[in-house]
Amino acid sequence: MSRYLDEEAATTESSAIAINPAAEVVLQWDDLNYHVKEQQIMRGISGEVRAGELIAIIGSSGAGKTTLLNALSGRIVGGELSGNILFRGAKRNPGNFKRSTAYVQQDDLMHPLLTVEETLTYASRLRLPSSQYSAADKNGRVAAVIRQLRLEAARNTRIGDAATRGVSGGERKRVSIGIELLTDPKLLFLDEPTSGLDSNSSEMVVELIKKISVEQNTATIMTIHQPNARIFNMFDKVILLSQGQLVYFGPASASIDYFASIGHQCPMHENPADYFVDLMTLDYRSEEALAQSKAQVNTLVECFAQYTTRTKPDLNEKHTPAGSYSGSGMAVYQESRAPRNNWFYEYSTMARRDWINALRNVPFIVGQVSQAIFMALLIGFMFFHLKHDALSVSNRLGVLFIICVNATFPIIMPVLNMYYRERDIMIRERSSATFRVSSFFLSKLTTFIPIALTANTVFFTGVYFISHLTFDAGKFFIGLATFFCLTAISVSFALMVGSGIKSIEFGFVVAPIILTIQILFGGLFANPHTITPVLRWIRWVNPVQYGFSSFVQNEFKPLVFSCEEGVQCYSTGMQVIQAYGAGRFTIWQDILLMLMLVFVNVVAGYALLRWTAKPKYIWL
Ligand SMILES: Nc1ncnc2c1ncn2[C@@H]1O[C@H](COP(=O)(O)OP(=O)(O)OP(=O)(O)O)[C@@H](O)[C@H]1O
Repeated sequence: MSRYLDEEAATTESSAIAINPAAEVVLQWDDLNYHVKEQQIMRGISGEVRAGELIAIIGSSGAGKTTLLNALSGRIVGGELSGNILFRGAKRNPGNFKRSTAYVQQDDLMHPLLTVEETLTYASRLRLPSSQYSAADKNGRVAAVIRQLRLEAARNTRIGDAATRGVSGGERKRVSIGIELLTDPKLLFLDEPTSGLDSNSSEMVVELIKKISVEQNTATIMTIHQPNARIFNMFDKVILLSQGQLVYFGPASASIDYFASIGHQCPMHENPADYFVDLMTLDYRSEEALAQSKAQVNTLVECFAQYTTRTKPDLNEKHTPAGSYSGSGMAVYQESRAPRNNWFYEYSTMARRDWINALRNVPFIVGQVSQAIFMALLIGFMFFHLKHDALSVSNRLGVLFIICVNATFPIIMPVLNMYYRERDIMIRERSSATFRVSSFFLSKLTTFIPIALTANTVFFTGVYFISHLTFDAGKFFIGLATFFCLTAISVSFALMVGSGIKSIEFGFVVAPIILTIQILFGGLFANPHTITPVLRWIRWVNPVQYGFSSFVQNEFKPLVFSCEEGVQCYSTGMQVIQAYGAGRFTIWQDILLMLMLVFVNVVAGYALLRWTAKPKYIWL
C-alpha cells in the first residue's frame, strides 16, 4: 500500500529517519470531515500512523490540530464527524480503544498534594488490573516510568499548583505522560505537550516521547504549535494543517523537498516549521493580504491533494493487528478486554488517596477547625449561660437555629469547592476508563463526612456547654446525633450539586439559593403549618426544618419558664414546641427522615455524576 510521501522519502538520501514500511499500521483515517453548525472545521483529512512512529500535527492557532487529534482519539463532542477510522485494521470499539490507547491532555490535571511517586503509584494501582499485575509488578512499572521519564530527582516532590509550589512545568508534563505510559499503550495521543514550556524543557519532553515511541513500539500522535528546528527533526512524520485542511502529510525530512518542489524553498537557516506555518497562516493585516494568503493556502491544499490522489491509502486493505478481528477491514476491533480491578480494591485505593489529599490540604483542615472553634466561641458567648426565664425562650430558639445554619453553609461551600477540583481530575482519569464512578463517589463521601463531623463536633460541643443548653448526657448525645445528620446531609448535598451541575460558577450560585430557602423555611421565621400550601411541600425536603424540630423538642420538652406577672409568655417548653410547629414528628422520626435525605442525596448525586461524567463523544 502506498502511503503518501513514504516511498520517496524512504529512498531519498536526505531522509534522516528510517521509516519501517513493515511496521504495523496502528491507526488509519480517511476523508475526515467535521462541521459544527454551518462551520466546516476539518475537511477531507486522511492519513495513518504505524507502530514506533512519532507524528506531529502542526499548524497555526485555529488550524484544527486539536480537532483532528480529538477525532482520531475518539474525543470529539458535538458537531458532525464523517469519514473512516480504523484501529489496527478494524473499526474501533470505544471500550477497547480507550483501554489500548492513551491521551495526554494539554492541562495537567493531577492531585497537587501528592508527590510524583505517589501520583504514579496510585495511577498504577487504579489502572493496572491486579489479576495481571501483582503489587510488586505495579511498583516495578512505576519505577520504570520514573527512570524512563528522568523523574528520579523529583520523585518525592509534590505536584503542586498555582497556590503551592511543586514540580517544574517540564516535570509536571512528564508526570502526565508517565501516568499514560503505565498501561503500555499501543497508541499515544498528546495535545500540545510542549505548551507553556521553555525551549530546553520542550526538547527534553519531545526527545523522551520519541524515545518511548521507538523503545515501546508505540504509535504516537501529538499536536504542536510551532516546534523549533531540533524538535521538528525528531518527528518521523508531520501533518501540516491550515484552515482544517491538509497541506502536507509525510516524513518531516521530506517536507523541505516537497515544499521546494511546489515553489516554496525554505531558506537555508530558517526553521522549517516556522517557514511552513508562515506559509499556511492567514494574514489579517489588510483585506488584500487576507485574500492573498487565502489564495496561497488554497494552492497549497490543492497541490497536496493532487500529489496524493496517486498515493491515497486504501482503508479496506487488511493489516495484521495483534488483537483478533473478524472478517473485512470494517469489522469491529475486539482485542481481549482488559480486566478491571474489583470494586473494593478500587474504592480502598481511592479512599486512601483522598485521605492523604484531605489531610495535606492545610487550608481546608485549618479552615474547618478554626471556623468551628471561632463560631463555637462567638455563638456560645453570644448566648452565654441561658437562664430559664421568658427571655431565654427566644435565645434558646436562636442558638438552636444557628447550630442548624452552621451545619449548612460552612460545610457545603468548602466541600463543594474541593469536590469540583477533584471531579475534573476524575473526569480526566475516567476518560481512560480507569475506575468506576461509584467507587469515586463513595470514596469522596467517606472522606468528607468524617472530616466535617470531627470539626463540627468541636463546634457543637463548644456552643452546647458555653451557652448552657440543658446539661444532660442523653440530651447532649441526641443533639449531637441530630447535628451529625445535618452534617451528613450537607456533605451529600454538596456532592449532589457538584455532580449534577458541571459549571463551578453555576454550582456556586445554585447551592446558596437552595440553602437560603432551607433556612427561610427552617421553622424559626415562619410556623411550617401556616405557610401557604403552594410552598408547604418544601418542609418535606428541608433538612434544616427536621434538624430544628429535633433540637427544639430535645431541648424544650421538660422545660418550664418563669414568667413575670402580667407579661404574656411561654410558661412551658411544650407550648414553645407547639407554637413553632416542631412536634409534627418525634425526634427519632426527624432523625430517620434526615437519614433518608442523606440517602436520597447520595443516590441522586451518584446518578447525576454517572450522567454528567459520561463522555458524550462521537465515534467513527
Ligand atoms: N465545537 C466547536 N464549536 C465551534 N467551533 C469549534 C469547535 N471545535 C473547534 N472549533 C473551531 O475550529 C477551529 C479549530 O479549532 P482547534 O481547537 O482544533 O484549533 P487548534 O489548531 O488546535 O488551535 P490552537 O493551537 O489555538 O489550540 C477553531 O477556529 C475553533 O474555534
